[in-house]
Amino acid sequence: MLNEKWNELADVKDELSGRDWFMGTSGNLAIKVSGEPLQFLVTASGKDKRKRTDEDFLLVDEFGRPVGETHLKPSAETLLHVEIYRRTNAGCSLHVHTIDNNVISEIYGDRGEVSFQGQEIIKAFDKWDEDAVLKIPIIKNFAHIPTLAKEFSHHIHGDTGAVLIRNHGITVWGRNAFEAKKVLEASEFLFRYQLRLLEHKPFQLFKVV
Ligand SMILES: CSCCC(=O)C(=O)COP(=O)(O)O
Ligand SMILES: [Zn+2]
Repeated sequence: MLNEKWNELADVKDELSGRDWFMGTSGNLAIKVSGEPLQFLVTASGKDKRKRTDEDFLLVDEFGRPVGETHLKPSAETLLHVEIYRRTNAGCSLHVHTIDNNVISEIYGDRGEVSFQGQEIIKAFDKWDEDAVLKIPIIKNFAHIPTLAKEFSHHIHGDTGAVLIRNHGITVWGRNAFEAKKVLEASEFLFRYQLRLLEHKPFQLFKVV
């Protein structure tokens, strides 16, 4: 089981790396291994996530503490993943910094959310109605990780979701790795689309969905 989950997460890491979503050692990934007791694999802190090594992940418990002896340090943002697994049935959570998600978070940060409507790809978030609206919350980037995790936890409402951290990055989760990756890719599609649209229709910025 552990091996299987390790390889699944390593494959996701390779894919996201292929998109160049781990600039400057940024980003962290996690996959649930067991629910009771809660244990999940999380990326080791400060590594170049573009490389595939035997020390990419370590197992942590419900408090984000390493399970067993290890010289590896869990991701500095492990507590955000802890909040997701404690509150939902999510099986995988992903965090990446991209230029697009950072710029969107800054443009819409004062509103506390960015909304999308009339976009086919919001079906990736299980929104199928023609007039459905997707709202992605934007939270302040508290340097104190327990505070950031607490604020983040207020926006965890289901087994699938996405939260932007202002001028920092996005954290998404899903029932499994496939779903988490789908939500991440769809979010980044929407951010890129919105930025491209604003280049051509700057007044769009003042339209509130
Ligand atoms: C250089 S990125 C700053 C830390 C961060 O935001 C991040 O996503 C990576 O931290 P980690 O401890 O998970 O490597
Ligand atoms: Zn980060």
